[in-house]
Amino acid sequence: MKNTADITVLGAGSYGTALAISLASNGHRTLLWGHDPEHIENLKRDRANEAFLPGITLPDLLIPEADLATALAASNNILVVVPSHVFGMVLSQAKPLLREDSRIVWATKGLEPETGRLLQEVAGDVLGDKYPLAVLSGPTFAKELAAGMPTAISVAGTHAAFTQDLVELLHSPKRLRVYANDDFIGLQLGGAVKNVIAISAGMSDGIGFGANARTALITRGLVELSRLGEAMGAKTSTFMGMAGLGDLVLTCTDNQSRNRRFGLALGRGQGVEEAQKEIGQVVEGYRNTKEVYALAKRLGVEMPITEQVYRVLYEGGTPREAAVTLLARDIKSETQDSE
Ligand SMILES: NC(=O)C1=CN([C@@H]2O[C@H](COP(=O)(O)OP(=O)(O)OC[C@H]3O[C@@H](n4cnc5c(N)ncnc54)[C@H](OP(=O)(O)O)[C@@H]3O)[C@@H](O)[C@H]2O)C=CC1
Ligand SMILES: O=C(CO)COP(=O)(O)O
Repeated sequence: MKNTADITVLGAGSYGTALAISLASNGHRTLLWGHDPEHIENLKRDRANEAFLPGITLPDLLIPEADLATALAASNNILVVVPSHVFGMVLSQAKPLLREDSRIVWATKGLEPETGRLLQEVAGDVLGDKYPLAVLSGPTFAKELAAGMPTAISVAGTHAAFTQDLVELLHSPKRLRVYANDDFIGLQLGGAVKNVIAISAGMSDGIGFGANARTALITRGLVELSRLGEAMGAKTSTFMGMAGLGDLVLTCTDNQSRNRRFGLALGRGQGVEEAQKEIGQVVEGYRNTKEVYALAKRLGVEMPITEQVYRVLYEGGTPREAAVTLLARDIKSETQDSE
């Protein structure tokens, strides 16, 4: 049938398109909705998303769609892949058009700007509690995923049956390994906090520090994430998986990460605005830093790296001052939880 699909993806940027390519390559009819009709026309014409993933052909089962009502009527499985600052808005737009049997999953990594709420709270607030919810999180650069290179990811949600269906839709024995997880909060937190730590690793490399400093930031970043997770009710073991250590290592070490590149630019002396402009795609960590920092303060969780990234982004501190402050902190035991 022309207007039915196994899954609909909302958000036709780099990651929404990459996930849609992966799903369609698995043999699933996949609608890809984007808010800009001209961009969707280009996708249809070129059978590629040249603006975000140049040179990668869209599989036949991927159908670009500019009309939100058509996209949401086509499937009960809705995968949201828009930046966190428009997540609530897109859900509000979708709400009156959703099918009764809709199930909502997102791959957005971040917290709600201004409130610092987890996206599960935003979704619950906008949609109520009648739809199953889930999240995808883990080390997955869009370009590699779209090119069919091997990737692994985790999924967790409110309903085990939905989580399992998502594993089956996404899993590909050739290129994508999908792990079910039962820590909905942990997967969301991992995706938000790694953005901040990737900026710190970028700043360190941008200054000219080496592998030792970068590795220390990843390791202590993991400690910060675990502390915040504990305070929020997540499982510490989650952070040893794809959505914690996995995504931290990926985005702190590889220049495909926009958060890391943003940090690199700052470390080399560029200004915040100029660095963001140059990247030209969403840098989730810019807003996330503010929200993670506020959340940590509210919960009384010690997150010194996050605090220093915050000082650079919002209080005029320099990356060098941030590094000096971190290094000069009081001597403590590695396993000590707070000072
Ligand atoms: N890229 C990656 O490798 C990965 C990204 N993610 C996460 O996925 C999310 C999306 O990121 P990504 O795709 O990379 O970002 P991009 O910057 O590549 O694309 C964002 C897309 O969202 C669209 N958009 C912006 N505002 C709206 C809106 N109001 N309604 C509908 N669409 C809108 C943009 O359209 P326009 O261009 O017209 O503004 C653009 O198509 C982020 O939370 C990111 O952290 C997670 C894992 C990997
Ligand atoms: O989340 C990502 C990979 O897992 C993408 O990271 P960036 O948003 O830093 O590019």
